Amino acid sequence: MSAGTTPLLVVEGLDAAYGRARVLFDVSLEIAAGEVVALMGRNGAGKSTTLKAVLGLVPAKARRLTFLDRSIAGLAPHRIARLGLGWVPEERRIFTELTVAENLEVGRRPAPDGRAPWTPERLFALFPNLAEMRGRRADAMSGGEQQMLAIARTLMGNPSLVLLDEPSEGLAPVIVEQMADAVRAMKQEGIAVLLSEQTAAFAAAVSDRAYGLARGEIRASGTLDAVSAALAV
Ligand SMILES: Nc1ncnc2c1ncn2[C@@H]1O[C@H](COP(=O)(O)OP(=O)(O)OP(=O)(O)O)[C@@H](O)[C@H]1O
Repeated sequence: MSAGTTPLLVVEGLDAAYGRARVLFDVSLEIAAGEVVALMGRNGAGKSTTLKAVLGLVPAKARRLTFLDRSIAGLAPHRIARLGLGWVPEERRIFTELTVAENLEVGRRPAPDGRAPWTPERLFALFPNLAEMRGRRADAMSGGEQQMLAIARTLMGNPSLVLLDEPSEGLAPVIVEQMADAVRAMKQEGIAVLLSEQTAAFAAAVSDRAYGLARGEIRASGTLDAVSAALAV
């Protein structure tokens, strides 16, 4: 993080477990306003668990867990979301029997900090392919289109930080390119993004810097190149 920037999210000494299996060990990271940061790691490294632990969705303990200088440890997930922390899970969780426009309405929340709230029209300008299918049911969309919709719906909640779990996974190259455009557009709008990724190509195309996770521990941080090199060892 560059000097003088206020951290949005501070995670210090985060441990998490599923039952008796410990999965995260002393994970620390920080995200500043407007930054795009990649959380790199192989399958099973603990990326999804890190995001879920921040959101209070898995049992976890941290020395410090703050969002906008406020402790979010132990807060209910919906209250964390209302503070402006958005999440796009790996499995997307859109309502398949609702249309694009209806899915966006379901995600609508007031902007917490007086910013101009997202509207479907603003989002359709950002995601032109969604504009063309606003009346289509989500179950008639491709995986990539559903992923775009999941992001757009999260933005309707007016987050200042979005946790994006493996946004490029399983998408065709042309859709991955659109996904990269979407992340860059979020950054341009001043939204910070923490994205988990297994592959360096997508992360390198959109991220300012990275953390490298292996077996539940942060092994490296810094540039994408440095983190990719450290993880390959
Ligand atoms: N619900 C669960 N119950 C038990 N163990 C789990 C559960 N979810 C994940 N794990 C285990 O926790 C470890 C970290 O998983 P996690 O999903 O966080 O990894 P990841 O880096 O996000 O990888 P992936 O690319 O598979 O999502 C793995 O060993 C996984 O098997």
